Amino acid sequence: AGCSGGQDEPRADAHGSAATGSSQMDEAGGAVREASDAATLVVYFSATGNTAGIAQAVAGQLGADTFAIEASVPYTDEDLNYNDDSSRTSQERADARPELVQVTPDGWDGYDTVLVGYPIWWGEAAWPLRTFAEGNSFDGKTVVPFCTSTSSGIGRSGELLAGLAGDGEWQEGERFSAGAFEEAASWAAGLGL
Ligand SMILES: Cc1cc2nc3c(=O)[nH]c(=O)nc-3n(C[C@H](O)[C@H](O)[C@H](O)COP(=O)(O)O)c2cc1C
Repeated sequence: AGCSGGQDEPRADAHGSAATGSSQMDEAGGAVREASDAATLVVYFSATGNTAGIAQAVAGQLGADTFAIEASVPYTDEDLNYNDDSSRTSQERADARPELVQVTPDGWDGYDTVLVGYPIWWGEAAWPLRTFAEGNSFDGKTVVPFCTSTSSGIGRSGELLAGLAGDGEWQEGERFSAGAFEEAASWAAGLGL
């Protein structure tokens, strides 16, 4: 919660008389968070839009910022053909770390809670998440995975990412069907963030 998003409820202010809890602007006009603010970021990768939709529902519920992980070479429909052993996703399956447009979200150090969303590919987090997990420090952050899939559960996908990350307090995650926006929002509301 904080000044990063849409929740404008008044709240107790521990800093004394004049402050309102709203954000200030720095010289460049960017928002400056108060040190006490607990900022939340929803990071997601989505090849065909399902995870993006769920991520927006989650972020809207939490008043959180969002960051889209993007592969430098976007995945085409052909790339995503899991019935073709020679497709890109098939060939990358074992151990690829696809290059990302931007590995570290803007303002990363300022977020103490990060929700990480991805599609399930063969029971695991989509490959760009490997690059993301290995390429960032999660030290001091609470990390909550979520995913979309046709039918598979989240399985060990979050634990595998936690292993690649090497740090951070990774929580148990949740799996959603495409379009399950209300379910995702109520899950987010129940996280106690
Ligand atoms: C390469 C590939 C592998 C997939 N493997 C699984 C799977 O193992 N289990 C499953 O339920 N869905 C699987 N799916 C379906 C996706 O998880 C599902 O469509 C997801 O919602 C896509 O999210 P997106 O639109 O954000 O990319 C797979 C899709 C692709 C492209």
